[in-house]
Amino acid sequence: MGTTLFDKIWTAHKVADLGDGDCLIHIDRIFLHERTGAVALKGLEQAGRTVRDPKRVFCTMDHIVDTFAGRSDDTRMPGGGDFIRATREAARANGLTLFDINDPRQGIVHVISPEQGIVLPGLTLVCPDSHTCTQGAFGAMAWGIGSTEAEHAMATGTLRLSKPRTLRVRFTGALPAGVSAKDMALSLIGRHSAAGAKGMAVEFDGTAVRALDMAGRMTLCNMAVEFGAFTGLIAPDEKTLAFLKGRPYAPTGALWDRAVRDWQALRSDADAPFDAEIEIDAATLAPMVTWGTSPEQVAPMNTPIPDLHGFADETRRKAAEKALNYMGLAPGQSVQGLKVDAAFIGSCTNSRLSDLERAAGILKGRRVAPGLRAICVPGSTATKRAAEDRGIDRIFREAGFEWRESGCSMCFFAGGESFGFRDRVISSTNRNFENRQGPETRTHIASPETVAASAILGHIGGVADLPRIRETV
Ligand SMILES: CC(C)[C@H](C(=O)O)[C@@H](O)C(=O)O
Ligand code: SF4
Repeated sequence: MGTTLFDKIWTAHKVADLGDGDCLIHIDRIFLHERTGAVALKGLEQAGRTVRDPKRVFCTMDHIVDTFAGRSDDTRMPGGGDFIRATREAARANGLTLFDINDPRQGIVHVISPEQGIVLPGLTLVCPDSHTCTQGAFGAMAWGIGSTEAEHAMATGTLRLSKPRTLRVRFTGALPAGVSAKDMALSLIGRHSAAGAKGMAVEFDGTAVRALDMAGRMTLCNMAVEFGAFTGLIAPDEKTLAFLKGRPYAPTGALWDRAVRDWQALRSDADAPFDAEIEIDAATLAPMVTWGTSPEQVAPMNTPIPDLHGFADETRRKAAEKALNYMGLAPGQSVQGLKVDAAFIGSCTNSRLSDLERAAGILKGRRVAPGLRAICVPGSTATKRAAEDRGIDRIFREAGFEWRESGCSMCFFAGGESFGFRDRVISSTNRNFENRQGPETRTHIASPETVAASAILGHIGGVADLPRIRETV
């Protein structure tokens, strides 16, 4: 019987069987950010432990750091500077690699790790951050841990884990035009719930997944944790290799050739048994927008919010009722056409170059609706520079978007930046729970394409709703 991709990586990293189904797993790379990393580094110091192998540990400033030009250690978050300084000092004291505020390699951890070639196929990578699963897009076993586990991983180079069950999600066929990876993830979560893959390792496969660029694959794996999964992953292929080749931390020369040979085995065997399988025809998908306070409370943009009687499950019905109340919406209403106060393109889900390019393609020659606050925060400083080299910043600015420095920013409220009270926001992010983007903010999650189109319209809508631009420039 064959072996799954996940099992292959697991077995290669198994140090010991600890009984009760638990294993000790070798950890290849550890990434930290100033929010939770500062806590882990402090804990390590207080326990009098040291970092076993400092060259495997990388740190960035993304969560708390401001995203305004001329930013410094002191941020809008009260006490935020302490996290930044603590991370910097501990990184220096322990000899860790730090991508500091003004470093051209700085950015959101899950964006810069691939950019730097730190995540590689077949590796184990952890970070005290739930969206670490994003990096599984490279055929790695990458998952989010707590600060205490990060401490343990730094001190010992291992972690205790119980083996997750496996789920294969196959997207067959091809996506219709204007539908992207975010819509795939939201459709999956909408159909199978936010707990649909609870604790499982989800392998994404199928022609529509193979057709995605690496940014799209990262968007899909990013949302695995919103599907309840332990992690998500995609077998490496030519696109993965082309992306990684020549990246600063990727192997070079003969080591690269050897690595490529090893990576060729990193795929699930044809007869590999999965604990569960899901198949979705990509051709049936449409642009999705959430109407509630969980990514599972979602529907194709042009369909009405479901009738509460349609929920067979009592808990789900109550949750939907509460969410609609919070969102100021009612069953049967359409999200399409809802007036929005703000639009946000950014986050580790959708802030990479191709995300920005697709949004810019929609914004070009147009202006955001009067009074609407529109913000774009590139996922990394390198992404920002690459976008600027291509004139993408100009398109965003001319359309009326703020063009910011990179970081988590308006994805969540903890960096001290927020939208206004009860603002309705169309957002390319991954979470929409109560108060996520500010006080009682009403977040509608969608693809960058939908965010861009809605920003222009002033209400939720798609590219098809936009008036044609008369003169082409
Ligand atoms: C602050 C951090 C621990 C958190 C996470 O783990 O995901 C954040 O990144 C988020 O998206 O809510
Ligand atoms: S961009 Fe948002 S989801 Fe991603 S790591 Fe930052 S806060 Fe978390």
